[in-house]
Amino acid sequence: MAEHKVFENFGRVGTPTPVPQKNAPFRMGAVSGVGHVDAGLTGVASNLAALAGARLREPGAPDLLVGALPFDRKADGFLLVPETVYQNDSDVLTSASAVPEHDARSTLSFSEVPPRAHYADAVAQALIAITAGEVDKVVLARTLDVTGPQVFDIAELVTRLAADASTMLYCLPLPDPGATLVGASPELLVSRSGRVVRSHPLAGSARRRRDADADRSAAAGLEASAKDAHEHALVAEHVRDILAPFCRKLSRIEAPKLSATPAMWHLGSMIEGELKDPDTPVLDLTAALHPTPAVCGSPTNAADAAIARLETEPRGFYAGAVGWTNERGEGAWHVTIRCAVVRGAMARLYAGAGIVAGSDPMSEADETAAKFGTLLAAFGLSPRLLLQGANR
Ligand SMILES: C=C(O[C@@H]1C=C(C(=O)O)C=C[C@H]1O)C(=O)O
Repeated sequence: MAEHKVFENFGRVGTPTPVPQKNAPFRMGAVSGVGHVDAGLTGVASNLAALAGARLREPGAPDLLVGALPFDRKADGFLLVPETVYQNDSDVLTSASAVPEHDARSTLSFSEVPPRAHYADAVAQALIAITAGEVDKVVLARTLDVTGPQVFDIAELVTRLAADASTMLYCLPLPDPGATLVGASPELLVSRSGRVVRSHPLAGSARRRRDADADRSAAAGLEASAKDAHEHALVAEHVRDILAPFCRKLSRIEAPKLSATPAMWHLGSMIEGELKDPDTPVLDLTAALHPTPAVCGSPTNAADAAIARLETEPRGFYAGAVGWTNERGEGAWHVTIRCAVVRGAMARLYAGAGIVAGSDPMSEADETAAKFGTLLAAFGLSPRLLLQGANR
């Protein structure tokens, strides 16, 4: 398999490079390759489908485009033109087990932005807005800055993240020079294959435990929680409502099912439909769905305003969408979560949690700490690093 060829060069992405980043390696689930950001392929989500369609129909066009959309619907996303694409049968790199475990605590420094107490204050503010009836759900995020002694080895991060087959691994250069987006998303925003459209929204979370009994009871607690059921229903119903006008058949919302990554338990709903128009571009569906209440809140505009008021750090590409599309407008786009933006020896990790009536500020701070765990582990740090005392 030609896969390893790309990865031999992968480490170079982390090295600060001059503008623009040409010929940068990317990875999107089972698809990897080398590509470049084409100036003609940037724009807001609702315009990208037409741009992608036109580009993919040009003579000599690539089979697919990969790209990312930011959280902000008014900000530009981009598509990458692959020069080389490798398609793998599996999302798991064969070399995944070759990277040794290591403890990087002594060599890396990290800083929570904002610190957990400030984040808990923002959650308390969101709860006031919820009680006042201004909004039903707000997803509040925070960041964790990790600094290393030398430029981070992106290939190593990717290889560690790839060990988890339950998530969609992604790694691609951002338009911001020298910045690479890397992550492992458990959440399918939307995929289209022929007439079939699927979405697997997640909302409602509990941290995985090392002890098997404690882990099972964390999962059982999540399944039994009325607060989490409500938090989940807001997302699943939103996704179904948005997809309904596009579909001639659409599955009903049933009780959510448990879904797991090594770091987290989630409630998930598989929503599947048949499109009225079999040519609906996946990017049109992505533009219609983004942002769901899984990363923004409900109602969308009120939640957006609360986020702008209560979060201190720009989200950039975090909580956006990342994926691919082909000439037929098929493809798959995942929610850009469990990710970091890496620039040389610095990485910014992102995590958020859905706030609804009944949320507790300290538990939500813990939930974001646990969600950092996916990337922390890839950096060789304990996923429990940021948890307080007894919660570790
Ligand atoms: C916002 C994030 O995750 C989202 C929020 C969840 C929740 O609040 O329970 C669960 C899964 C994701 O939809 C994140 O990981 O940063």
